[in-house]
Amino acid sequence: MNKSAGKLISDIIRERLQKAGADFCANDNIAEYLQEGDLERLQQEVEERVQALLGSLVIDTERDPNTRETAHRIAKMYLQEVFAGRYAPRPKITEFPNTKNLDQVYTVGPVTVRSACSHHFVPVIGQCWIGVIPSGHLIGISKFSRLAQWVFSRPQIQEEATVQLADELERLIHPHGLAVIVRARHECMSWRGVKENDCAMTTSVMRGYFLKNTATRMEFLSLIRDPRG
Ligand SMILES: Nc1nc2c(ncn2[C@@H]2O[C@H](COP(=O)(O)OP(=O)(O)OP(=O)(O)O)[C@@H](O)[C@H]2O)c(=O)[nH]1
Repeated sequence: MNKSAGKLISDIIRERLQKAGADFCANDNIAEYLQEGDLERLQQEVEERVQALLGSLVIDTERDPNTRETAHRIAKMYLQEVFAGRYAPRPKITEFPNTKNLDQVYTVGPVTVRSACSHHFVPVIGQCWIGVIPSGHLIGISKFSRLAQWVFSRPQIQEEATVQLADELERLIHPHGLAVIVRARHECMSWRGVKENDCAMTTSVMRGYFLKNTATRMEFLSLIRDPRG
């Protein structure tokens, strides 16, 4: 096992988090507690653990060419792709001042969201719509998508992912109104378990004017309605 001074890198990072009193649940971002070179060492450690998992599943990774590199691929996929939102810092978001005092509703979507449920680690794939009534700050529209990708590429439950995205947006742009709707299919419900193929979950967070004012909320809902029906 890949160890430094007799310690696993995951133990070293966990100690830093515990010392700081920081949460490290599946959908928390821990980038602040990583130092240079940690991610490479963590990926190596995860690879070794996945290799042991394959061994416990009684898969002959030496003779089976299809699984020979699987532990490496899974470790890389978790740390650099599907769970990168736990380990990477928040994407850089450029803000612009709202010089013309825009105060009407605008919407962005559908933004594709990809995640994995924290219960089974199988995919959750769906779409997200965001509504904003700006105050003093604006951000470029691609940044809604970048922020959503960052929040969703962690083991998640959809309800918490929706709130996390709303919290990040609120911190960034302090809007007068914020609406986030996510509609996603959970493969833990289709690939396995109850095997419901056509069932989706919809979560919604309404804040500010969208929460207080029914007409504003209805305007958002009508704007995001797919014109194709
Ligand atoms: N609330 C919520 N539940 C989720 C989400 N993703 C997956 N789940 C559900 O979490 C539940 C976990 O239930 P458990 O009873 O612990 O697991 P299980 O025995 O595998 O359950 P089954 O899926 O019913 O076979 C399942 O009902 C999943 O469908 C999510 O984003 N939000």
